[in-house]
Amino acid sequence: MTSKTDGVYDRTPLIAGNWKMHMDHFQAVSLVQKLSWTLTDHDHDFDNVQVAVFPPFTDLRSVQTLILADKLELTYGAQDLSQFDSGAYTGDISGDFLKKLGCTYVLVGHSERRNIHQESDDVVAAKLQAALRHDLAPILCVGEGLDIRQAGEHVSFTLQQLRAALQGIDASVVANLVLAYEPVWAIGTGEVAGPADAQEMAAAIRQELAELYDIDTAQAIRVLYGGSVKADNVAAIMRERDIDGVLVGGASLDAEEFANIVRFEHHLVTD
Ligand SMILES: O=C[C@H](O)COP(=O)(O)O
Repeated sequence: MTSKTDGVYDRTPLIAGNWKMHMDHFQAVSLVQKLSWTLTDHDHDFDNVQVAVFPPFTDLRSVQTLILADKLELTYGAQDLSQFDSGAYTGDISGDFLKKLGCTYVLVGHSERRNIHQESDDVVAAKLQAALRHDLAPILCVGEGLDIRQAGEHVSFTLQQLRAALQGIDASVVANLVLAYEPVWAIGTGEVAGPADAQEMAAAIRQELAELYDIDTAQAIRVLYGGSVKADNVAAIMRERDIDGVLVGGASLDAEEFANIVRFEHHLVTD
């Protein structure tokens, strides 16, 4: 969500927790309840910093029911979707089904999908189109591996992934997109790209969006960083001007830790 006042863009931060293949639907309910209680105890303002969780598909109905019943301000999304809307695609999940489960967001092109499931740039592009077709806000993940980083080709590689995914995406819908820069070498490893590295890539992404679309579109789109984010490093990352949030893996499975990441502004004041 972005507003513009007197030429200044105000992008609402988004803190997203990707649970990956952790938490069954019983554990999901307990984690969402605990997260919500913790944030409520701290008077968290969800309009100021948005919070989204990404449980496994099998948890989504339970999470939806809890959020609706208790009128929680958390949002949620899925970790993947099919590029197809329906048909003989065993094991796949349609964006239509996710929309009916109340998902706001869907991750597209996460490196674990690209690397473990061999999702090509063309498949990622088709999934992005499917998400937009079903009125889901895609969080498009891009980022380089260690060999590419060491060769100094991380910016060109990541921008190429971005261009490939955005082929055929019209300016009228692209503002619904969220981008996540996740250097693969920093995922689940404890290695965090430095805030300056995250900023370098976020600025390059915004510049590329300005060239593909226009300045207003580029400034409206939120860019997240992901890779070993924790409560003790989030504030430094969030200080960077082109970073609008974080996509958190492991640390989102602990309600206290994730709530502390959500409350990064508190660390900004007290650091
Ligand atoms: O989707 C989240 C990212 O893959 C980061 O995971 P991580 O925080 O466990 O490094």
